[in-house]
Amino acid sequence: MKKEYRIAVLPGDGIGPEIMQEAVKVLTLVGEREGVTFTCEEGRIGGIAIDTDGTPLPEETVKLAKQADAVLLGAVGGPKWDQNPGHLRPETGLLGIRKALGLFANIRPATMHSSLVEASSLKPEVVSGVDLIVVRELTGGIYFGEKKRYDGPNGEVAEDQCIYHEAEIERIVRVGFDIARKRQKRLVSVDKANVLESSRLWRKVAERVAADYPDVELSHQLVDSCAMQLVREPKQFDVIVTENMFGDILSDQAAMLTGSIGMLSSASLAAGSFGLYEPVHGSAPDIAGKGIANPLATILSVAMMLRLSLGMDEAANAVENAVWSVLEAGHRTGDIASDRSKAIGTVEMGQLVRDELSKTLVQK
Ligand SMILES: NC(=O)c1ccc[n+]([C@@H]2O[C@H](COP(=O)([O-])OP(=O)(O)OC[C@H]3O[C@@H](n4cnc5c(N)ncnc54)[C@H](O)[C@@H]3O)[C@@H](O)[C@H]2O)c1
Ligand SMILES: CC(C)[C@H](C(=O)O)[C@@H](O)C(=O)O
Ligand SMILES: [Mg+2]
Repeated sequence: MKKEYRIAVLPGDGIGPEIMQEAVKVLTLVGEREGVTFTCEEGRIGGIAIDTDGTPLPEETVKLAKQADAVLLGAVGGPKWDQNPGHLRPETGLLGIRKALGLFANIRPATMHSSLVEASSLKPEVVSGVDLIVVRELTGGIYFGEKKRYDGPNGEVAEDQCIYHEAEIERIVRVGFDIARKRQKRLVSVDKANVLESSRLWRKVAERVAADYPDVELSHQLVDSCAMQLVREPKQFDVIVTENMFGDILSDQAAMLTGSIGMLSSASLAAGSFGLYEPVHGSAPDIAGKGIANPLATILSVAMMLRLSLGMDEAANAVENAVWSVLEAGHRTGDIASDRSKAIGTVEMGQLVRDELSKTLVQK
């Protein structure tokens, strides 16, 4: 294990800086206890970068990220930039950094923790025990196809092209199989093969790759049916692998099964161990600046970073266990509280996690 790591920290917009502050404090504590130096260097992305640098993804930020061992990102976006043209939207910065860093594999776990069963909008018997992972293709498909706007005979026309190459499908499907192999060995590949040509290719490639994983059971679901099954019987799922836009939608849906989108972390991985770690949720403009955002998704993203990019499994487990202990003790931010009058704020939640972590992570 190295003793020094460079972490690019990109807080972004809205609640981004608030939640990132708590996540970095957790990382600093881990460093102190483990005898590891994390050099956190801040960069701009999203709306803040549009305002300061005139672009949602300054070159400098890409350079910073490329030189780092891993990247932590808060969230981007907000109403201030919603009317901007495409190239000047905060979200374009996020898509740009995913592409620039080759982050093709987006891993979004949705685990129902027993103490949060009551925070879900679904019945306890439906959601208790849910433990699934959405593996989303992140650098292809309709997100990155050619976009056009022009005048046609019946008014304006808009086009978004959806292209998938066999190799792009194969590498993400393999990630899905590899993850499933270490879990319940059940992989559901989600597509819309009854309508889309790109989905028919997707299904064909998934079938071919399956031959290399005889120990993993592969099944296919159409995306509309999968959306329905996720609400009807979420426990049937172990690992879901799917293309970019379906994965975007299904991962928000999976997030809500577990109570709040404020709880879900994610990893976006390139080939090798490099990755960008961010909460699944967005910049939550409705609660930004109020100090009430749930920092746990970002703190859990730090745990994913420690495990997947830095090989610090023990520290990752300690951070996750600290989060579960705080929840078991009954502490809640507003988004997961059944009694909102007792909800605590972002900074208090971060402090409680660090207090808990201090008890378990021994000084090395
Ligand atoms: N990865 C990202 O940076 C990312 C992801 C999704 C959306 N966005 C952007 O964020 C902006 C807002 O999008 P949206 O409203 O659709 O989604 P959102 O995830 O920001 O918010 C949806 C709802 O969940 C709540 N919420 C989200 N995170 C929370 C947290 N940590 N604690 C408590 N409550 C939380 C919000 O208050 C809101 O009511 C848009 O500009 C969108 O493009 C960015
Ligand atoms: C903000 C947006 C571009 C982004 C996406 O669609 O990928 C977000 O929704 C996500 O899930 O990370
Ligand atoms: Mg999304």
